[in-house]
Amino acid sequence: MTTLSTTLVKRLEDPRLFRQYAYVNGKWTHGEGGREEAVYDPATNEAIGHIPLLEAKQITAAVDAAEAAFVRWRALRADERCERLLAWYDLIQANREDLATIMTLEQGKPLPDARGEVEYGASFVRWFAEEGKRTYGETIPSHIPNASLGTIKEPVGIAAMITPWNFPLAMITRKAAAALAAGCPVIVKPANETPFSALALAELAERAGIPDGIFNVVLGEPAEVSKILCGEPRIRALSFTGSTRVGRLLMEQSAGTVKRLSLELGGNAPFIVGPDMDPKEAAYAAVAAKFQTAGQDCLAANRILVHESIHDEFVKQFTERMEALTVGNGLQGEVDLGPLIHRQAVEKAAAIVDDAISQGATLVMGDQSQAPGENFFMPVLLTDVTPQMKVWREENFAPVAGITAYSSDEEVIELANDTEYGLAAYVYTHDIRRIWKLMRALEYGMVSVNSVKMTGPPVPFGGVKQSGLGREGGATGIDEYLETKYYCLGALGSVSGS
Ligand SMILES: NC(=O)c1ccc[n+]([C@@H]2O[C@H](COP(=O)([O-])OP(=O)(O)OC[C@H]3O[C@@H](n4cnc5c(N)ncnc54)[C@H](O)[C@@H]3O)[C@@H](O)[C@H]2O)c1
Ligand SMILES: N[C@@H](CC=O)C(=O)O
Repeated sequence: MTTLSTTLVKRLEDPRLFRQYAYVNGKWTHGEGGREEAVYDPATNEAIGHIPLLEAKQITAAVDAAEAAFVRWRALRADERCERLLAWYDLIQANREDLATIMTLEQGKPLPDARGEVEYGASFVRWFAEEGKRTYGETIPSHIPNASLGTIKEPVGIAAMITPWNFPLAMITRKAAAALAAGCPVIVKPANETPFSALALAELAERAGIPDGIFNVVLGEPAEVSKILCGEPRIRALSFTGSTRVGRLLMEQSAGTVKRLSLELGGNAPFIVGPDMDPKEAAYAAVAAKFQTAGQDCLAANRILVHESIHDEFVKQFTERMEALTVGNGLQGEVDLGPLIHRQAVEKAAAIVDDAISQGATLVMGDQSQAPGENFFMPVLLTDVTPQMKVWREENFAPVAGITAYSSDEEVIELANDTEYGLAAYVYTHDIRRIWKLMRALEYGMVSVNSVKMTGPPVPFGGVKQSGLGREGGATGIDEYLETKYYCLGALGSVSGS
């Protein structure tokens, strides 16, 4: 019988990138308890493969392997680690088409978007390969007679990473490349919906000469695996990208071992349009900021706040642009939106729309009878959205856009900040005073002015409030995996000038 996994393997130039095992200590590993889980193509609901669910002792074995390998990895010179990471980068780039195919099959995003994510994910590997050579300490003018003071940076130790399904490759490389460059071994637990991108990365890491035990991918029942990783004292850092709900849970579970935590959690981005804006220009940008990855993006423009003077024209332009969006299987032809990740996501989106309508929102667009399959959700536009509605309060993580009119800068600042989240905000205006005022008043880790694109390796990505802790990327992203060791060299005799 031809299964989807055999079809998938035939599509790949290099079938060895499609692995249905965990990867521990340089070995492809099956579950010792015989438990496994199917992985589905969200566009068709067909199983594309299976993954083993590891037993507790197998997760502990990954920690043992990482602990043993740490000694040699941290002892390498930074430029030696850089060479391995650059080799990994080259292999990711060389296998871009296969990685994109695997991603589209397990995640559903359109193939061009998947190619874009591979490129984006690879760019973090190259960035951190270089950053690893710049983990400078400092010299401190001494307040102690005849002493020299300073700091050096050391790897924090084994780093565990728990990652989501919406960006199955880039959310791993943005963490793992930083940790590896800093000298830390890594244990990745990807989302069970999208494990194959992580496993393909492991295959390429092995080919790049990253030693056994340094890059591990463990698979299992999420709550079970996370509990072991959080409770394990030898794991010194935990980096998580996912929902705020699970982030809180992991924070609690990590308290017992006082881990270094990096949390990249949910967002509920406001998209603010000033009265001076061309409604068409702003509406087209808002459509792009809302519907990428079918709205399943932590940066998705969740609450669109438009000045009352241009509201009606903005809605008209937004609707026209939305009408041009195509929905379908990401592998077949050019589509703008693929499926949602699973049926529950579709049901959640429908419930959010129903809740808004029942509280007075107007459904301008979004006929679900046109959906091309069980897991698809046609893009929805709601106007007259108010802060009481779920579409305002929750991160909808679906192609559901909600528009609200406002009348002053003060009002829009209050509206935009009326959320527990604080990841990213968009501001569209050409008025320099308004730009500065809003940029300073918005309680967000990232504010993007007149640009939908804001991310990339050189910038510090992260949120405030309940959107998380720490920053990924940029000049400081590697610090999440480094400890600062202070030294005091005393009794040196007379030391001048230090
Ligand atoms: N801030 C960012 O950079 C960023 C980036 C991407 C996604 N996200 C957020 O991720 C969320 C969507 O991803 P998701 O649905 O995969 O998130 P999720 O929190 O459900 O899952 C994330 C990871 O946690 C694991 N997990 C799930 N339940 C768990 C539990 N009870 N205990 C331990 N681990 C558990 C999952 O298997 C997965 O690996 C959204 O909230 C989105 O905003 C944030
Ligand atoms: N789009 C984000 C990921 C959020 O889901 C990114 O660029 O990192």
